[in-house]
Parts: sequence; C-alpha cells; structure tokens
Amino acid sequence: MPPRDPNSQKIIDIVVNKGNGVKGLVDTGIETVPDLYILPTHERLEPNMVLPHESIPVIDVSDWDDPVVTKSICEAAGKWGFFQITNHGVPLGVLHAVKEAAHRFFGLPNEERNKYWAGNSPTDTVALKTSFAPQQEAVLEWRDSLSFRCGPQDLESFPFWPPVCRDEVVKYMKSAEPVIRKLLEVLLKGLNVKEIDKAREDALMTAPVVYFNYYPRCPNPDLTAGVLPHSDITTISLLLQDDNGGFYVRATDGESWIHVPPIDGALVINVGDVLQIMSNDRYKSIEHRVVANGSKDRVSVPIFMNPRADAILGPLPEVLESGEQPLYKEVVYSDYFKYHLSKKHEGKKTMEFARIRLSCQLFSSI
Ligand SMILES: O=C(O)CCC(=O)C(=O)O
Ligand SMILES: [Fe+2]
Repeated sequence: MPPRDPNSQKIIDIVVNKGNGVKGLVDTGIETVPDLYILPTHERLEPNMVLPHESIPVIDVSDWDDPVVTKSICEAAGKWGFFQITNHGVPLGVLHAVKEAAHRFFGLPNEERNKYWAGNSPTDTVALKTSFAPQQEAVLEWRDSLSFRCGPQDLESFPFWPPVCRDEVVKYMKSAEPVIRKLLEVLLKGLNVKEIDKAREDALMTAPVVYFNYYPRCPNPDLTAGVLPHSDITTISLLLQDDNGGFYVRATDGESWIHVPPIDGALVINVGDVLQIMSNDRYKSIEHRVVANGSKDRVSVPIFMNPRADAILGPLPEVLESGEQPLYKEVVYSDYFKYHLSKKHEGKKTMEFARIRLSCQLFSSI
C-alpha cells in the first residue's frame, strides 16, 4: 500500500495507534468524514444497486422437527446463503439486554474502552479493534468491534472481561447454543450426515466468538462503508441486528444487493465459507455488507461459530459419496484464517485459498 498522506496518518494515530477507534474519532466532534474513510465511487452502494422487492426467507423454527421447516432451511442455505429465523427460543429479554450491553461498553470513556484494545487487553479472549485490517486498507471501515472468544476454556478468563457487559454476553451465548446445534444438525442432515458425532462436533462447533459491532453515527454515510463486502469464514454465523437497518446481502444475480429488514426478536443466519467448502458448494457463503448510518449509532451482535484451529476442512465424504468431484482441497482451518486476516475485506476472495482450480481438476481426471 502507498504511504498515507500526513492527515490520514494523523487519523490512523488517533484511531488505531492510540486505540480510540472510530468512536473516539467521532467524539472529537468531527463534522465531515475524513479522506481516510472515503470510498472510491465504484465501491459505494448506490440505491440503484439494491433490489427493492427481493428479500431473504423468514423461517419460523418453533418446530425444528417439522419437515417443512428443515426443508426451508436447507433450501435457503443453498439458494440465498442467508435466512432469518423467528421463534427460535432465545428470549427477547436476552437479545435486548446484549444490545444494551454493547451500547454501554461503547459509551465508556475512551480510556476505559481502550484498556481492551487488541494486544493490550488483560485477556486474549477479549479484543477491541477498529475496521477490519487497518494496516492493509487504503480506506478504513466505519466500525469498531469488541470480540469475546466463548469456548469452554475461554470462559475461565471471564473475571477479566469488561464488567459492564460480560454477564449479558455469556447469557446470550448460552441461550443461542441450542439454536446453533439445531441449525447445524438440520443443515448436515441435508448433506446426508446422519449424526454429528463427537469428532464432527469438535471440528465444526468448538470455537464460538461473540462480537459487538459498533457503527457510530456517521456525518457522510453515503461516502463510506460500515463494513465492505465480505463473506464470513465461519461454519455458520448468527446475527442479531438492532432496528436501524443497513445490512445488505448479495442477490442471487451475483451483482445486486438485498436489504435485510430488522425484525424484532429474529436472528439472521448465514452459511460461512467453512460450510460451503464442506458441502462442496451445495450451501453458499454469500457476501454481505453494512452501510453507515447518518442519524443514529448502530450496534449488531453476531455469533461466529468456527471450527477448531487444527481442524482439517474439505468436502464431506457423505457429499462426495456418489462420485462428485471435490471443488476444494483439504486445508487446515488456522491457515485459512491467517490467510483471511492478511488481506482487506474483498468479497469472497478468501475461498480461492481452498478452491481447486479447474486446470488441476482436468489434470487429475486424466
Ligand atoms: O453488523 C452487521 O450487521 C454485520 C457485520 C458483519 O457482517 C460481520 O461482522 O461479519
Ligand atoms: Fe460478516
């Protein structure tokens, strides 16, 4: 990346090097978005790129055993890669409380918040960051995020988590766990996997991470990005939105975008890269993005369910059993993860790391 101009370097200093985040920048009273946050025009989401009448499915999951429900889930995962679920059993009070907890954390004074800055935090299970990969990005994303690793061993460091929000995070994670398990059971059954045994469970769902994403009100929301288009490198992700809107997913035409309207109490579910790889493309990990908000501070609370770092990913034997060619080679999840983090958000580029190129496929079939 070319060197930054002196003004952008000054802002990097406030936002990244001093650990104040974009929230700290907004608190200085800026009235326009600095150049460092201004996207080239071709990267902005223009209104004519949004399909106003399309929407992702909303599925009532009050009966997980209903074949209509399981079929809708698997079909949505194959066609849209995204769907919303309602009546999932996570109490409304728990959902509201965790969003309030996110506001409480980001409402702390800079010096309280940045105690948790990545690398500085009292525990490596909690990390505050800004944008996605500020060192690799010419333009930064208008977002700060606080992540909590929530695997069983990670919870041992709970006493070091921020007291203003830690109870709510754990409660949310615990109530969402059965939903994650059910979703994975249904999705894997759709791939002919009869049961998720201990080994599969270890590989698929050992490393959940809860995020607080915080998008402070932005003076020029049309010029910048909350989050640039990307796919998640998870098995599956569950997203809790607030009522501000601004979350878009790539339409099935591969070009346009669809808004995902907030529904109180619903969770937005998406297939991540790992499940697309395991399903040999039957399920789709779809790009999504967030537009900054001009009138309010927005929060979202995703749960990213990840495989164990040393898990070996590749198309499942059950999927290939009928002689289907694998589209992906086997990769270790930690290598996939590191590759993802070494680049800025760039659509679905990370998947190239595991994809078998056509020429190799032809070669191996000769
Ligand atoms: O904030 C949102 O609504 C979505 C954020 C997102 O896509 C992510 O954190 O991966
Ligand atoms: Fe995402």
